[in-house]
Amino acid sequence: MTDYAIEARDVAVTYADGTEAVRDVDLLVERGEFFGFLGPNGAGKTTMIKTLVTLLRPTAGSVTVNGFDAVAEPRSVRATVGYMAQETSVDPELTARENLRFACDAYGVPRAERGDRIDELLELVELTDVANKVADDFSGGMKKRLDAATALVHRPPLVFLDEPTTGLDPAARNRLWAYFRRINDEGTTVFLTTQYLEEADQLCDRLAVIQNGAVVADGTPETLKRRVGGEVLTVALADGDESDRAVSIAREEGVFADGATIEPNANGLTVTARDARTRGTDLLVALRDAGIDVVGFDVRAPTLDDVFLAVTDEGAGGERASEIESTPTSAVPSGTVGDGGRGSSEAESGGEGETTGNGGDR
Ligand SMILES: Nc1ncnc2c1ncn2[C@@H]1O[C@H](COP(=O)(O)OP(=O)(O)OP(=O)(O)O)[C@@H](O)[C@H]1O
Repeated sequence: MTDYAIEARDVAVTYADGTEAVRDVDLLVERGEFFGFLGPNGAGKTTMIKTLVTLLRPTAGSVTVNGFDAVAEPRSVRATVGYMAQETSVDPELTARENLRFACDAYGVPRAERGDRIDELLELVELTDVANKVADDFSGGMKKRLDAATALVHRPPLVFLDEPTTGLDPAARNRLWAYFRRINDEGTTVFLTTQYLEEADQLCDRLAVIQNGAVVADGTPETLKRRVGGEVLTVALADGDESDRAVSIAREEGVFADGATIEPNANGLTVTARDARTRGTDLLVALRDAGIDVVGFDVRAPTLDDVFLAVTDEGAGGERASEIESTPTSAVPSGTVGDGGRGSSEAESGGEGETTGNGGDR
């Protein structure tokens, strides 16, 4: 048996209107890994997830999930994955327990196992006390926890989480992180997309960054941060309008070693350089000599935000990676992945996500 939970090679997905959402994507995710898939809005993350869970058919390339070919054996893929979509699959008129019972039906969990399985999941996501309350009364965080539990009823070895914590407050987010960590510790492979780079940093063993449908970087969070090339010096000026002049001075004085990137920011400038820490004071002196007032400076190790800015267009004056807002891209409920799941999948209904080539949607 292959060691990979996900093996995607040269995958392209082109929608019927000609939009090339994903191209030449190679993804190898090992069993047991916590894998992060990052990218700006519209980069192709949801398209890729939908392809991996067989809701969309690739236009080109091959996709193997849990050892099953996604095009030839979609039912086997669906039976062995859980999918927490961006949109909630919780039925507000049902209680938490009833929602889980419904999901057990959809995923064909044997009747004899359902009671224990549901109790165990309610406990995992700390909803035991409200098990018999209707979900309509739940907070956003509680609904997300119920969504997460719903995706796990059939104990899939691989779970897809599409921006699972968007819109939650930090406490609710932390709680979900704890569940995701726990299921991963227990052996479940996790494929996560997120707009929160800190989330990816905290949780993921390995990451890929996608931009305009193509993977532009991948590796462990640490490797990617090292790739940024040094430390990050931020200088705040009394007058933000002096930023461009300060940048010219930093570049022309040759303060930093070759390979440094020196860019203006809203209040001053940002330098990423191997010698940002040791040569930072030289820059401050040069700025003072030029009559530019410095009101603050800070040197820090790179974060995934810096990686994201370095490898995507977001660095060229776009919105900051950690502030990217997500735009829901479809109305596919989470429960559609299991065979006989609630509602029909896009793939089966030939709905919103029509693709070209390979016969389009099933
Ligand atoms: N059904 C569709 N038909 C045509 N184009 C689509 C369809 N769904 C998505 N797209 C386009 O495909 C590209 C990738 O979209 P996708 O939703 O996969 O990106 P994403 O990275 O998940 O974005 P977000 O973070 O906003 O969810 C975008 O240009 C999008 O407009």
